[in-house]
Formats: sequence, structure tokens, C-alpha cells
Amino acid sequence: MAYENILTETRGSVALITLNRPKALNALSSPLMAELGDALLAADANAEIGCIVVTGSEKAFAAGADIKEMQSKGFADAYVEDFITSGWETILRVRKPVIAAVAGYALGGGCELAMMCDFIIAADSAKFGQPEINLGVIPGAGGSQRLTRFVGKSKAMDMVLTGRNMDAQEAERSGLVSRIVPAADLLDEAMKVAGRIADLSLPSVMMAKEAVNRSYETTLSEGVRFERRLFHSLFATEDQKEGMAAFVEKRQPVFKNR
Ligand SMILES: CC(C)(O)CC(=O)SCCNC(=O)CCNC(=O)[C@H](O)C(C)(C)COP(=O)(O)OP(=O)(O)OC[C@H]1O[C@@H](n2cnc3c(N)ncnc32)[C@H](O)[C@@H]1OP(=O)(O)O
Repeated sequence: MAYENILTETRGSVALITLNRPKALNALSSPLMAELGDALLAADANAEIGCIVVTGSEKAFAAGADIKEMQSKGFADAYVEDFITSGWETILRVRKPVIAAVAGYALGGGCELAMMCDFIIAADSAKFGQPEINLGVIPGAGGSQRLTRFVGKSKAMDMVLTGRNMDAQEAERSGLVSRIVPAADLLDEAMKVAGRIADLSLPSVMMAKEAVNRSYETTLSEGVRFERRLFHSLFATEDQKEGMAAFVEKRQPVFKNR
């Protein structure tokens, strides 16, 4: 499928999706978000794919929602279209792991999109921020909620109220990103990590994602019970037998995703 605002590519069992509006620093227009949603669902449905990487350019992962598209909207347009929810949250329906590989600016909707991925690998050039307050609005794609869960109330308040950016080091210290790599190595590292995940048993990878995500939505005791049920169910898979036999026999496992 040919897209206008993103590039898609498959490398082994990893799908790579690159945001590609260089002249607008990958501003997340409605057409771009529709294409991204479409590509994510296609990768999720593709049995050959085990992990997905979303990235941008050296200068910008994404500089936010498209301000030029938003500027003339009125309340009724925003409300009736359910502006920002519709289309944007497709990524939350993806059941395979999605890694955000972030270099340069990840601002506003760019930061929110990265936070909707399962984890963020940042280049040392990455800058995260929720600058919507400078435009007379507030985050509208989950920024005030997800950022607070990642970095805590004090830092989230600071960023959302002042609109200041966080550099990669601060983002790693605060728990927003899982690791930092030199900018020149970002894509190679992200693809390597994604490849490692894609080589694992897909049912266990998908259940691991589901279990971690459940921790955001439920109590500790319910979350632990949910995890236990998923854990027990994996003993019904051939891959559990293979994984444990491989350990005992001191060899690499060969998973069949069954
Ligand atoms: C999703 C919600 C609901 O949460 C809302 C949002 O996301 S609101 C958007 C939040 N993001 C921002 O406010 C960041 C806006 N961009 C900037 O502040 C700057 O562009 C920058 C600091 C990221 C980079 O500055 P600089 O290097 O000086 O480049 P520019 O000349 O400003 O930009 C180059 C080019 O890109 C266009 N651009 C940048 N960001 C956006 C955007 N969010 N929407 C639309 N267009 C954007 C910018 O206008 C320039 O294009 P031209 O005007 O020269 O054609």
C-alpha cells in the first residue's frame, strides 16, 4: 500500500513505520494519523511480523498535532469530530509490541504518540514536551494522564504548565524512556531490540504486553490475579515446552508461536 505521509518497510519479522512529513517536522495531521493507524493494524494482522517500530526523522519524531489544521476549528467541530480521539488511539488496539524510536522533537501529540507505544528508545538528541499551553490549549491525546503516570505529578505539572522540554537524559532519569543511544545508532538499536522480541514466542510476548498494560487499569490484587491466569495459560503452549526444554538442554529455543 502506498502512503503519502509515512513510509513502511519490513525487515525480517519487524515492521518499521517512519513518519515522513519532513517539511512540517512530522506534524501529525489527520491524514498522517489515518495512515499510521492503517499501517499499524496491517502489521498487527500480518503473521510474519512479531514487533513494530515507529520512528521519525533525525530532527523530529513529531512536533505535535498539525497546528495549521487545528487553528480554525471551533468547539462544535472539535466535539462532533471527537478531535484527537478518533484515529489517534488506533495504536492502543495493536496487540503486538510497538517501540517508539525517538530522535529530535517529540512535542505535544508527538510525545503523546510516543507514550502510546509500549516503550521508548531515545536518541541522545531527543526532546520531549507538552507545549500545548503556549497555544492556549492543553494536551488532548492523553498527555496530562500518561505523562503523569510516567514521570509523576510534580514533573508532569511542570512540563504541562510551563511547556518546557525535557532532554533525553532527564527523560531517562524520570522513567519516560527505557534507554538512550547515540543518535547515529538509534534505528539500528531499535531494530535490534525489536528483532530480539520478534524472535520470542508471540503468545507470551502478547500476553506480557497485556499484563503490563493491565497494571494501569486495575488494582494490584486484580492485576496479579490477571497475570497469574495468563501465566497458567502459557503452560498450554508448545512454546513453553520448547523454551524450558531448550534451557535444560543448553540450546537456543525454536519457537513456533503455538
Ligand atoms: C495533540 C494535542 C491535542 O495534544 C495538541 C498538539 O500536539 S498541539 C502542537 C504541539 N506542538 C508544538 O506546539 C510544537 C510546534 N513547533 C515548534 O515549536 C517548532 O516548530 C519546533 C521548536 C519544534 C522547531 O522549531 P524550528 O527548528 O525553528 O522549526 P520551524 O521553522 O518552527 O518548523 C519547521 C516547519 O515545520 C512546521 N511545523 C512545526 N511544528 C508544526 C506543527 N505542530 N504543526 C504544523 N506545522 C508545524 C513549521 O510551521 C515550519 O513550516 P513552515 O511554516 O515554515 O512551512
